[in-house]
Amino acid sequence: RDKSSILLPPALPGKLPFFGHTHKVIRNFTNMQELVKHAANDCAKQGGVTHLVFGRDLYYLIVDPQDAFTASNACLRRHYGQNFAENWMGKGIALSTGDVWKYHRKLLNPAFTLPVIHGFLDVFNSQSKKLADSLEPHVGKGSFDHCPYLLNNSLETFCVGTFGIDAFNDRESLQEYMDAVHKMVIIIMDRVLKFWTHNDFIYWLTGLKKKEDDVLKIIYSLADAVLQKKKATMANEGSNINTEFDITGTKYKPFLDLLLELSKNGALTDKQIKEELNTIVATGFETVSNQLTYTLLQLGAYPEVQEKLYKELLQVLGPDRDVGKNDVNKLVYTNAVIMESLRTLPSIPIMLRCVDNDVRLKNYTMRAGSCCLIFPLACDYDQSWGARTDQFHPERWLEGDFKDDKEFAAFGLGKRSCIGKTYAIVSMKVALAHLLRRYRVKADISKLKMKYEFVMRPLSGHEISIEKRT
Ligand code: HEM
Repeated sequence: RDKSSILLPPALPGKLPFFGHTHKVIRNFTNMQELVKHAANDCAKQGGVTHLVFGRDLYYLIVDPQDAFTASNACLRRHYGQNFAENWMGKGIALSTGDVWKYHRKLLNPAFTLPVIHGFLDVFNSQSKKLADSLEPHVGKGSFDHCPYLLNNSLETFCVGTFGIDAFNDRESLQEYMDAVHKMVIIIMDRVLKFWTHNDFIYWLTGLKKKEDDVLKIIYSLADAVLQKKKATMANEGSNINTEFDITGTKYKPFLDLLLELSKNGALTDKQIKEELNTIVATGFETVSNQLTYTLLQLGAYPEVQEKLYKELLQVLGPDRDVGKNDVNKLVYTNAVIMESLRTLPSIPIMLRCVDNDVRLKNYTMRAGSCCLIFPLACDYDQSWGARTDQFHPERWLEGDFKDDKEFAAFGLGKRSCIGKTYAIVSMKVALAHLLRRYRVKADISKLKMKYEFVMRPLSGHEISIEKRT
């Protein structure tokens, strides 16, 4: 069938003959969050599905919640732009596709369940206290940028949680790994934005490929060293993995051990294990830390919400007790605050997928060979979220009758949604529990500017000030 005979949804405003929307996207490369916001709003105004043409590619933009769900489940392959991270994450679950993805996802799911994540609670508690300590010099000193503190702490938590105590003990390699991860993120984003480097030969010519290779060597050598050491220990102690470690009286099983257990019968090769470990760090650390940056900012801007949260923390945990596994579900308002932050400022504002076969939506059919952009932000601004959807109002999560997980899109929708959702929510609860009992936060959210680089990064206006709670 002639693809062009399939009816297109309305075009996003600004389409030019021949150029499509390319000029619009290029003009906004450095201000992508505005483009994301406007595109989502225009799409909502035009009935929930629109189209955009960038270069030679046709994109469907989707904010309608039902169509977003259909598209998420029907289009499982990620957009080629995300493949620039492939040298880092390899064919780990975030980037693989087809049967490889299905097999790995099924294998890894058990490592992300609530009982397993409970095993990380002591790591979360000790890391959150460390984070609170690191902010202490800013008490009463006016506003400051809390993002780098959160980013570094989150990356460290991920390294410890992923690779284990050995990596944590070797501070130098850990720091080297963390620096390499930061550099890798910059290199990938640089390549995404400089479209002329998308061509492999030009990428190599510009010297960027060499830079990437050097950084990757560091990233993989740490993963390799830890894996080989763990395998040697296993060989000495028999095939059983008995690896619960103690840091500050802490018992936990790093993802490395969980993966080795899950692939006891050789289900994963060493290379695949390293790719999955790097995937966990790459996909997790910045999404969590940026989300926490926004949550603190929102709490600072909405003091009445902060006081309610503080009361719940005191009631459930008292003034300084750690969060235990029986507390996690009792922190109901804390949970509502996190969900509301994800609804209003999701750290992943777009899901980008390839349309491999024609996909029937409610009113249109997406053509095979095109791409689609699914917006969680606009889906969650849908009026069925109740009144004042543009306001930060955690109570909406407690007032019953709100949407279920199936339509809440901040962690993605359907089969390929976020595997780390439970990790993210529990770790953020613990961080808030320690930070908010120690400090009162103040902030002005009205000047917040962010940039879109697959994750939404705070650019300016996100500073907070802190005072010690007595
Ligand atoms: C607030 C924190 C987080 C947010 C907002 C978030 C959001 C998302 C979203 C929206 C997707 C789906 C993307 C798509 O459909 O194209 C996703 C996928 C994924 N996330 Fe998260 N995430 C968070 C934390 C984490 C954490 C902590 C981990 C790891 C421990 C993680 C690991 C992953 C992985 C591996 C995928 C790919 C899953 C697959 O393709 O099967 N995420 N995340």
